[in-house]
Amino acid sequence: MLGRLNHVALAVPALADAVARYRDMLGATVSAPQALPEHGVTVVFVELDNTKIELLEPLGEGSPIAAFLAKNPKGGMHHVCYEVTDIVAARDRLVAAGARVLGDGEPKIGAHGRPVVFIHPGDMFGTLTELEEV
Ligand SMILES: CC[C@@H](C(=O)O)C(=O)SCCNC(=O)CCNC(=O)[C@H](O)C(C)(C)COP(=O)(O)OP(=O)(O)OC[C@H]1O[C@@H](n2cnc3c(N)ncnc32)[C@H](O)[C@@H]1OP(=O)(O)O
Ligand SMILES: [Co+2]
Repeated sequence: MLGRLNHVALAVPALADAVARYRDMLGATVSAPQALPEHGVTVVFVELDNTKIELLEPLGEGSPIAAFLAKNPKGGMHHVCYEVTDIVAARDRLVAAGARVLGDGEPKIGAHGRPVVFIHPGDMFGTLTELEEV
């Protein structure tokens, strides 16, 4: 059921500062910022050979990462994202096992234009876990 690690997401208080650090200090290739109001974040992707780092900044009122940053004002590791070939089947297996799928439980289009769901960290041993259908 699980494929590649699609990305590891880091919530940051100021995206521009984080982009400068990764691009200028580490020479990384960083995508242009994408404002995603439906997700309440602005994101960039740091391209690595074997996966991506997603840098997240809150966007708008009620951003789902606002509380996280309030608790972790310097930022921190926010979630991991695994690739799956059938997101509905994966979701249904997790729900059948009692895991909470966040939001209304239906896949939403994520930053890569593909369907994603999030599993509550409390049901994934403390790590907020995103699945992306590829
Ligand atoms: C860019 C688009 C997309 C992509 O394509 O990649 C994205 O990645 S969008 C990323 C932003 N969107 C989301 O994170 C959506 C899912 N997240 C949520 O719904 C919420 O963040 C949450 C997980 C329900 C937490 O919301 P919060 O307001 O913090 O609620 P609580 O305070 O009640 O937290 C409950 C519980 O969970 C702990 N927590 C919160 N965030 C995390 C986290 N990132 N990792 C681990 N644990 C987390 C929080 O500390 C609480 O713990 P307890 O106090 O022990 O209950
Ligand atoms: Co993500």
